[in-house]
Amino acid sequence: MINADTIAAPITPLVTSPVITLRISGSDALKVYSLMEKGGKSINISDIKSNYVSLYRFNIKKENLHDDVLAVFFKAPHSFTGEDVVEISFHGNPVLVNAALSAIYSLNIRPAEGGEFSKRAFLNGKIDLTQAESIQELIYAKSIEGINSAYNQLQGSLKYELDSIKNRLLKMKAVMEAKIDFPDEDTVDEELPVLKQDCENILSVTGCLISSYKSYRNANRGLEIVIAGKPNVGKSSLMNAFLKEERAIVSDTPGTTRDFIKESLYIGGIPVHLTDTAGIRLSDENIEQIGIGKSRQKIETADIVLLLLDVSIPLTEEDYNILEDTKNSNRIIIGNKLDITDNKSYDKADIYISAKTGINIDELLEILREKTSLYDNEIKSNAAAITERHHNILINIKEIIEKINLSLGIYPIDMLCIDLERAINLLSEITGDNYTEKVLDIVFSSFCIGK
Ligand SMILES: Nc1nc2c(c(=O)[nH]1)N(C=O)[C@@H](CNc1ccc(C(=O)N[C@@H](CCC(=O)O)C(=O)O)cc1)CN2
Ligand SMILES: Nc1nc2c(ncn2[C@@H]2O[C@H](COP(=O)(O)OP(=O)(O)OP(=O)(O)O)[C@@H](O)[C@H]2O)c(=O)[nH]1
Ligand SMILES: [Mg+2]
Repeated sequence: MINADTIAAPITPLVTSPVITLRISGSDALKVYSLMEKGGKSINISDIKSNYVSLYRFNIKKENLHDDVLAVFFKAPHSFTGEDVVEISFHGNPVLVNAALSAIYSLNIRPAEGGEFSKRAFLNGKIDLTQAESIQELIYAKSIEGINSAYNQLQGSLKYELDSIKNRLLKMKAVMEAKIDFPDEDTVDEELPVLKQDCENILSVTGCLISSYKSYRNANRGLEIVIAGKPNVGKSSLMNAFLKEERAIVSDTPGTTRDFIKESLYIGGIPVHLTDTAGIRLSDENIEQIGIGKSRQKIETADIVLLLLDVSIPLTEEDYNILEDTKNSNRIIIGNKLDITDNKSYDKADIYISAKTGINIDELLEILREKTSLYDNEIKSNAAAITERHHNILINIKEIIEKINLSLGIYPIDMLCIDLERAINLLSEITGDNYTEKVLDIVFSSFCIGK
């Protein structure tokens, strides 16, 4: 265990609330009992049993303030951080708790930095880096699936998967090293297909983990859905129909929407960020052109494009241009204004609706639900790459293994061994088996105080 300062911070928001809890972690944590009494008597530290909650009176001498608190002691190494930990719950008055914190700081205990408790849990071997990151993900997850997936990583499923890849790489390395040490033995040709098979297996697992990132991200942070189409086809009307309120301005003047409008809703349990864009057309007007430029950008980065056509009138070149521009997007082609036409001007749409009267809006939502549930199902598999850090390192590993796979039998085995070593080190970087201060900074700097 590392020998470090004793630190303290609120682990609940420091705002007016029923209860505010402080956490103190480190070898001097028990000192805080000197600020408390029970039944009018000061507390003998040797009487404190770990893992038992007890009621005390907390005294802040300087301000002559008192509070009845619940406190619990976790004895090292059996605590969240692996150090001695005391948690104290006060009545939720921030002024009171700030005064209590000052009293605690006067005991040679200092304020904890953001993420410092989790960092200590990592440094003391309580959790690996993927588990530390999953705590952050768990807190911010925006869907049931996202929470589930983050919890799975907290339980160690990603760590487990990465460890198993690492073990396979280490075995491959042993085989290759034997080859280098005993080059005369003619087992090369026997080993080659086995090594290749190992590469294939590892590539398949890393491929799954890499694609799990996008699904996880979508389930957790949400899908970007963009409503696109030329002016006046009814994009803002469709936005309003989804939201069931008059959110976006609707008018029969083409070019009404200038800037994009974004709202979030849930479709089939997945958070969806819906954007209404400025209608795309050739325009000499500066402000409208800026809006149109933004629309094009939004379309390019969207997870799903809802391409709207006004099928009550003949399509124009502008419609055909947008159809062409979005042909590689994950799109739904929607024929709008079904209420005022019997004679649709386009017969290849995925669905026909009326944004104005609500015809087939539920059916459109059903199509969207099917599309979003695809993402939903993908993250049911347990291990997932949940941060951009995991994702980028895994891509790196996959490239290295691909290279090794192609080079086996062609390049000298000692060269491939060096690549293999790099892949193994990268895996250790994800879990934190090998870490640098820089990696720890990347992981823990986004954590809030108290985590
Ligand atoms: N009050 C409180 N609630 C909390 C936390 C906390 O730290 N304090 N947590 C923090 O984020 C989460 C729970 N996570 C925790 C994980 C491990 C240990 C812990 O003490 N582990 C010891 C003992 C295990 C045992 O008794 O079975 C250990 O691993 O050795 C505590 C909380 C959510 N709720
Ligand atoms: N009859 C009928 N009219 C509709 C329908 N949807 C939209 N409209 C009308 O079409 C006109 C344009 O609608 P908007 O929703 O503002 O169209 P938009 O695509 O957002 O237009 P811009 O913002 O200019 O790009 C308005 O007069 C709407 O009332 C529909 O399903 N049926
Ligand atoms: Mg509009």
